[in-house]
Amino acid sequence: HDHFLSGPQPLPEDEQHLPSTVSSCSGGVVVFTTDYGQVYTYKQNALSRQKVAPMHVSSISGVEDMSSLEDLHDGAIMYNLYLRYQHRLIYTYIGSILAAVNPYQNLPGLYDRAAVDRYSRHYLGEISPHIYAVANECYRSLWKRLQNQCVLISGESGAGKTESTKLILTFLSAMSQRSLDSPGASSTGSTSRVEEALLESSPIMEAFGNAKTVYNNNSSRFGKFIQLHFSQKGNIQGGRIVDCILPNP
Ligand SMILES: Nc1ncnc2c1ncn2[C@@H]1O[C@H](COP(=O)(O)OP(=O)(O)OP(=O)(O)O)[C@@H](O)[C@H]1O
Repeated sequence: HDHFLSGPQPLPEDEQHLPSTVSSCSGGVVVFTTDYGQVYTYKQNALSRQKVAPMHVSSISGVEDMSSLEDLHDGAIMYNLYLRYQHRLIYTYIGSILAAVNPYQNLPGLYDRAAVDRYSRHYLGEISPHIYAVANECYRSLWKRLQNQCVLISGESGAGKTESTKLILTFLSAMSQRSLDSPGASSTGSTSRVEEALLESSPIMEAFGNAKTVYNNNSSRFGKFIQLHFSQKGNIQGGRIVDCILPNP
């Protein structure tokens, strides 16, 4: 029987409910082993719902969208990300927000041309969570909402913000190129240079803006606001990169 364990309520900041199973129950003592390997022993008569609560079925197998979790607390969110990560599923939605877990390795096929095509043909949430789905939603919303769109990427150092930014730019560049290749569109060749310039700006920016730190071998030492301008047809016409959030010396 799966359970979440907890200490006294409210939980101290560094404690959270943990997914566990009862490994033994005799002599008035219950032993719980968490899925992460820790062992907790409780006197049976001292157990309360505050300490141990049944785990909802939605938390046991993992969900693609964590807004559908019945147990909504840090422990349930962490466990869901953990379950998916074990199957190399690094992306998970929380409604329309995407949570990404850094895999620290290349995952074959995850970002290839076929993936760009697949995500360009589906709305966010229709197929498995992916950074391309966020980029696609952003691109489509330019026409759906007729408003500027913005993607905010946040996370601790080494979480994968820079890589995620590059993936979004890759997707948008592919969409831009496609809008020029579509029948009736006349490609001038100059816009494809804009896309190339955009993608090739990353290594240049990294050459003088990144440094090795204890957290990340390729850590950005300043934040970037990247603005892209799209034509009505859907191709990128230009853009700019503004450095911001300079850390204190
Ligand atoms: N989606 C991914 N797939 C494979 N490896 C990744 C992915 N995202 C990040 N990484 C790896 O993790 C490293 C750190 O990621 P990244 O530089 O994007 O972090 P960051 O959040 O921008 O960190 P900082 O705030 O320090 O700049 C990358 O150099 C890369 O090796």
